[in-house]
Amino acid sequence: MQSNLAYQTTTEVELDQQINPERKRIGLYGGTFNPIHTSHLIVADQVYTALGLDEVWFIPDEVPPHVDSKTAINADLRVEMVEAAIADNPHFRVELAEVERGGVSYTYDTITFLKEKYPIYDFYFIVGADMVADLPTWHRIDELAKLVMFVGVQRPGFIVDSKYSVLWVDSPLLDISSTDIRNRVKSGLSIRYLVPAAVETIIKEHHLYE
Ligand SMILES: Nc1ncnc2c1ncn2[C@@H]1O[C@H](COP(=O)(O)OP(=O)(O)OP(=O)(O)O)[C@@H](O)[C@H]1O
Ligand SMILES: O=C(O)c1ccc[n+]([C@@H]2O[C@H](COP(=O)([O-])O)[C@@H](O)[C@H]2O)c1
Repeated sequence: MQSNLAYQTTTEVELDQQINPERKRIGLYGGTFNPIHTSHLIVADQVYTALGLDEVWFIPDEVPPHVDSKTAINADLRVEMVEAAIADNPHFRVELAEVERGGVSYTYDTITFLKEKYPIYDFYFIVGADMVADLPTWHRIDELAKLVMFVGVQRPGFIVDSKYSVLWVDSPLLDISSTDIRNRVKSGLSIRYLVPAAVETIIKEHHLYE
């Protein structure tokens, strides 16, 4: 799909309307992270900074809802790579709700769980433009859209338009994907700088994606 990025950036006015200064504001970044890559980290940091969030929590899924061609490796290894990737950032952490719950990782289930566990937090669910396009197919999407604010980030090749309310944050357009990284490893090509060095080490040590 050719990109046609008529994206909006978040304005201070829009943000002022969202913020309740009494509550901690948490970005939730769900993904398969198979493996986590540099774009994930840049997106998380751009959203963290643009929205002035308190923290960003990375949520590796157990079973991605739309499995299709994804060949997700064991969740333990994906979690290990996420932990290694974010170790140097005190504002980032891993949330294991989906891995611990098991089964298909529907975002609706995760958000209802987290809202119950942390009633005084406001959650912002970060999604790339491919996932924004996919939102109408999500499990209980109309209810989910009332529970959480979606934060959209542009992604090369995806038109960003949604009937759901999405707060768009500007982030550098980087055509990096886990699929491409898996393919590169398989073809013996370099993935240096596409993933953090610690993630590359784990991939090599465990002979992942070969
Ligand atoms: N380069 C990117 N720019 C913006 N958002 C991205 C980028 N890569 C991934 N995302 C977003 O990160 C979230 C988690 O993505 P995921 O773990 O599936 O990575 P992926 O690179 O899309 O993987 P795959 O290639 O296996 O589909 C999704 O919301 C996705 O849209
Ligand atoms: O809940 C759903 O129906 C749903 C459908 C597709 C994707 N998601 C979530 O969106 C996030 C990104 O998905 P993915 O497949 O790109 O890794 C991840 O947290 C998924 O659980 C959720």
